[in-house]
Amino acid sequence: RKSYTAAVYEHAVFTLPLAEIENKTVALSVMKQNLQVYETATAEAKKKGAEIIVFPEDGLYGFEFTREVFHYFTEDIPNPETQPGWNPCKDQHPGDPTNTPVQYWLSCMALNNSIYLVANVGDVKYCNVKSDKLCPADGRYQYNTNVVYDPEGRLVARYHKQNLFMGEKLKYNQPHQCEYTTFTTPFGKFGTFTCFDVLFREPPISLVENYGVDNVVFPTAWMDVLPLFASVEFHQAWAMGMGVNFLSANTHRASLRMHGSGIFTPQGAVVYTHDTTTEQGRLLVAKVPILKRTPIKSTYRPYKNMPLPTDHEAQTAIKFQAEVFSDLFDFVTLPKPSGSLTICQKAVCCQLNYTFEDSHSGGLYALGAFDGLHTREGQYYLQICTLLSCANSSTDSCGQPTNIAKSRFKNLSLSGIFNTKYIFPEFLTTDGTGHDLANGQWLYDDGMIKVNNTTVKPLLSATLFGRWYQRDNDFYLTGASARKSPMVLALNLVLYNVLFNLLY
Ligand SMILES: N[C@@H](CCCCNC(=O)CCCC[C@@H]1SC[C@@H]2NC(=O)N[C@@H]21)C(=O)O
Repeated sequence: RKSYTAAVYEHAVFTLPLAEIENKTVALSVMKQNLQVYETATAEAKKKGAEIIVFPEDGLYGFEFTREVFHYFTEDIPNPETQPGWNPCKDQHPGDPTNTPVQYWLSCMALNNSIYLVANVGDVKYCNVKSDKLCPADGRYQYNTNVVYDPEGRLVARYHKQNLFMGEKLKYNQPHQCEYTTFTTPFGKFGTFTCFDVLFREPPISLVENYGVDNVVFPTAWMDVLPLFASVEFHQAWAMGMGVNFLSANTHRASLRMHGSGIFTPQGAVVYTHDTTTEQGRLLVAKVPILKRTPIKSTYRPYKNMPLPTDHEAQTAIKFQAEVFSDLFDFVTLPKPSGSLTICQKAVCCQLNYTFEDSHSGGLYALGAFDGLHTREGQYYLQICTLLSCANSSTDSCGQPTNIAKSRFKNLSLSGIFNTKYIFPEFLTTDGTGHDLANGQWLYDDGMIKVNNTTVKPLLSATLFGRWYQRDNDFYLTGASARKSPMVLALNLVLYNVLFNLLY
């Protein structure tokens, strides 16, 4: 057997205003409405031959809640490791008040369609503030949770999100210990983690390297941030960088830039959606190769033979610094019609060889390097080489989010030297209407992004996105905040604490 069929559903969540969710009954009715959409999607996926379906993060209730209101959406879900074989569809009676109705519905959906089903739900664990020093003041741990049901309706996996994003810390708890959650199917070993987790080493990297996972199921509620953090480019890059299949289901809320789901393999996407214009859900179904476990190739490349710019380029290439998502990159502009450029920042050096397809077409492009601790919306150490289309003809605009790309390249190769082997290759083209991953038009080979024949659409960005995980806990002030005055930092800290106390 060489392949299996997978489905992901990008779901436009039905929600109610916070004030209307007054009790558990209202919360259940909200979830029931969303579950009805899940039911139709699951039946449709099964009809198309899917053996597994993935639903998005927060897909049953949305994310605009307080900790108290979120409690109404939670259920106490057993641990499948200590209570294997739990089958709510078979074991529970629908009218029983001790039920976990959401788990009942999900389990029946899996059983009735004979399919593996992955959903993101709320799990609650009650604790005693007197005997458990870590127990939150309200007496409960609330977790952002993935559950997996097998085709018999049994709960086979439960995962609590480790790396909570921004506002999530107000309503969810971080598990005391990172969980490594896997399940085995007739078509491969799977691991699961959630959204912001993908930026970090634990659990994602360990799941692949130490637990033998070669398929990932990934519920997410991901907001695009161009040019480096757009959903489909980032999730495809992770699949390619780690050499795994990656089934990503995003919540759909175009007004928040939350869109973009796909089924990605180590060779790139087999299917994906990036719908910025409607507020509708969408089912994706595709065949996925069953992978033979191969150790991840190291993409760490020692520094050697970096050619210096030619005289011509030295005259016309301009060096400058500009921010990309608050990180200060060193850039060099691309002279036309062709060239060979290098740019370095600290230990990272990036090299680009390129020829523009049409030297008369507009558009400023720049090659950028970054080596530092990112501190905006989370702290993680990045080592990056990127070729990007600037938002306009001013160098200040290079790195600002834009959907404008004006040039195609006849050929290009982008390589770099890094201190880490964890390099994720991103590639995005556009004709201005959406994100096109240009599969089949470029290659990631030997740590290098290569285009041999002109891409169909203009290039938005090509990036070697490196993560140097060991340095994530470096002192905070080495990142973007090092450039702010101590006064501004102190004020930020006070404001943050006041806000946090008010909300919590
Ligand atoms: N805004 C809400 C909802 C959060 C839901 C869960 N989302 C995540 O875990 C975030 C995913 C990471 C997004 C990437 S990483 C940095 C960048 N910033 C973005 O806005 N998008 C990208 C809440 O905070 O509770």
